[in-house]
Amino acid sequence: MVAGTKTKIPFLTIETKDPHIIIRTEDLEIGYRKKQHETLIASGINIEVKEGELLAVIGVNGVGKSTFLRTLSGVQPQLSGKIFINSIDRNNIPSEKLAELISLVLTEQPLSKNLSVAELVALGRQPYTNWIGTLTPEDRKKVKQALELVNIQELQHKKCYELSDGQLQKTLIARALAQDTPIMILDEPTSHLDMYHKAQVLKLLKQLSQQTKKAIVFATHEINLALQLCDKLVLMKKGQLVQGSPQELIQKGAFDDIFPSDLIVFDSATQSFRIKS
Ligand SMILES: Nc1ncnc2c1ncn2[C@@H]1O[C@H](COP(=O)(O)OP(=O)(O)OP(=O)(O)O)[C@@H](O)[C@H]1O
Repeated sequence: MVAGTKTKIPFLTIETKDPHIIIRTEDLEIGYRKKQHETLIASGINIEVKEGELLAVIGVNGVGKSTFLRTLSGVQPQLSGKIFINSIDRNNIPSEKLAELISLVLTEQPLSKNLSVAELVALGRQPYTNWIGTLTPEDRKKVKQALELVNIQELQHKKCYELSDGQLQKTLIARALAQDTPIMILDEPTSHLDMYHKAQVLKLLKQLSQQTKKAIVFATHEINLALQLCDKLVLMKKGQLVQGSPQELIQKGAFDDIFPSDLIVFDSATQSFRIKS
């Protein structure tokens, strides 16, 4: 069910959606199509994300989190259904315009580690620069702001091959920030990080969603952290997708059957997963 009001005029129904909803899906079906063969990963996906919301997509390995994020961001087509960005059907948004609306941070993206941190972050300005990538004063300001927001100014002259995984992750987030889009989508931004740096990166995403009013959607296996930090979660289970606030999902018992219960159980008292004794 989508929030909004319906005004009935004879022969015409005008639906006024909440203007703060920035991403909305309608009966979305995701998966892969190869020649005549279709592999359905999930269907009946109806979600909405508002400005300033931090939303985590969680679920077991192989359930379809990356497929979902790639479909939302336009990297791969949906099988059917609709995706609306700012109430516009995403399929009607030209790719150069989409780059001004959605920035994407993927796990294994090819990147030249020979670039300095500042140069990599400046690549985020590509949708706005000319074909040789000349930066205007405005572009330079956005790059500086992105470095400051992520607090990596002191790394800006380092080469990317000199960075730790956590520093590289922050640099990629800064590049997405320099892109200056209302939506940021990240696939497993905390993979390879230790517990402290996982918490640090997710806390950074939380701060950014609040400070910049961006809608931030990310896939993660850090369910305990996501429960503490996110406004909303999308829980993907085989053939089923549930969206809600952490409290709503806990009350529904949505976490009770994510994993086989022989090893790990969800403890609603501490609102976290623990090893079964
Ligand atoms: N290019 C592809 N063509 C066909 N099937 C694919 C393709 N890429 C992924 N899949 C399949 O889609 C399903 C979902 O994969 P996906 O990578 O979206 O899961 P995930 O939830 O992100 O997994 P993980 O947590 O392990 O990263 C898997 O069964 C996978 O084998």
